[in-house]
Amino acid sequence: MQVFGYSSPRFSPYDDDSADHAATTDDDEGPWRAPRATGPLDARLTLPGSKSLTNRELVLAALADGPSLLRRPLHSRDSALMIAALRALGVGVEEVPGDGAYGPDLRVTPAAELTGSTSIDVGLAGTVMRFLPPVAALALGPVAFDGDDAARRRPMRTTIDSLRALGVDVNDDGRGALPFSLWGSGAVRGGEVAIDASASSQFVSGLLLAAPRLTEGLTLRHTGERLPSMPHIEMTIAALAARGVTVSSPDEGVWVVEPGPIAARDVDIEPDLSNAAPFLIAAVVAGGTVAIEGWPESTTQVGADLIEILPRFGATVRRDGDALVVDGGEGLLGGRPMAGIELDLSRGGELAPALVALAALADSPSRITGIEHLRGHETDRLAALADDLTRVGGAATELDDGISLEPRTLHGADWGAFEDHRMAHAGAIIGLAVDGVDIDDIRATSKTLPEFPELWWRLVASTRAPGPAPA
Ligand SMILES: O=C(O)C1=C[C@@H](OP(=O)(O)O)[C@@H](O)[C@H](O)C1
Ligand SMILES: C=C(OP(=O)(O)O)C(=O)O
Repeated sequence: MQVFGYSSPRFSPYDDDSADHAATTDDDEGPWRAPRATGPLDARLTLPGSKSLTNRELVLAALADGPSLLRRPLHSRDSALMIAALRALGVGVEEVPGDGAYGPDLRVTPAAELTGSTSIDVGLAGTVMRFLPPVAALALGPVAFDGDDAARRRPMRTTIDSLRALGVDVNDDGRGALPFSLWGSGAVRGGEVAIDASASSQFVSGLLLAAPRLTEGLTLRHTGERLPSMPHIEMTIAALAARGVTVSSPDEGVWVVEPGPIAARDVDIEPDLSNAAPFLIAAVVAGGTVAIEGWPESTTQVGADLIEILPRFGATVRRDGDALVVDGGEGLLGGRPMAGIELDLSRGGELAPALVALAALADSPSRITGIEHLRGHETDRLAALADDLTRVGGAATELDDGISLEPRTLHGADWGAFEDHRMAHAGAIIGLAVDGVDIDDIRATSKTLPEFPELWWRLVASTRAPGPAPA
């Protein structure tokens, strides 16, 4: 193995009050020093709800034939943006007490008629910018869409063109990006539409979620060369099925939805398994175990792919009751060799930043491919990863469809979050193994996991002394 090994801690997580630290982090605009792991971990964590499930269920509940309750939903920037947007369209979203550790449940009451004459801030949320335009097209009146500067760089042409093809009046400046507006007439004809969803599966999901409410339903055909993030499309289809809507797929890349009601339904939101990635990866780096509670027996979340991926980095994965446990043994820092990996992540691009960070700590080269569409995520993730890893002394090269890594001895440096929650997670992973990694904007994690700094400190504070695990 190349570098690291446990060194004397710069701080003791036990001496430090991690809750206070989280509070200071929140108040502090400055860089966030990623805590170094000081021994094998022994962490057991409960994580907040899935972004992808929460924002799908919010949309489906808003379009349903009666009120729905979302139990243990995510409360983060992306879900707050979705809630604000639905409220702007006349949907009732009310917080009600629940048993979740991370905030109230949500009762969603559909509007008798969706109301337009409003504007929607999508922030930087792909789920809001791609799922809501088809919903807004069902409203009466104009709806303007805009978001963060970084959101204006994300691909939107497929949403704009597909709505036009379905008979919706859309005004944009021709760049295929935010901002744009549409003029809802209270109904959308629907019918057949061909789209290129190579840049994002969310173009497919957005149309499918609203499809049962289109007058003629929808036959959607993907014509592009590749289709990333298939599990997210399957998640959309499963969420519709649970509400009584059948999506048939007569051919690969073709989906058919008949017009009809979307059933009201109370739904439990699973913990976010993609946000589990950095925590589980921490066990591979630091050694010891990390358990994530409430890990579903079966799920449509692509984070479940970690069960197959992490053993390829030498970890063992097991269930313990309702928890998933990743055991990193003595860990990379305890001296366990860790080889690099060849990995096609086209199914789960959102896992890429954390897995690239892990691969950057390996003692042989890696190639992570199938992720060209990551250039249109919160930031150009391939460029951002190459940039940050180079700054900490790594050797990372952008490929057309991914990134290649050579083993190097890493050192501390500033780590850019690029407004991207998962880039911040990646920096925290490197910081477990390397002194002095300063993440410039840890608040980027509030997009999907505002509790990240606090949970990460709890994770690192779970360190037990090196050596065999206690029986
Ligand atoms: O539908 C969803 O909830 C998502 C789909 C994926 O988008 P892309 O297909 O654009 O990668 C994923 O990366 C994103 O984090 C969430
Ligand atoms: C790509 C992501 O987000 P979004 O939903 O904004 O596309 C992500 O969370 O990795």
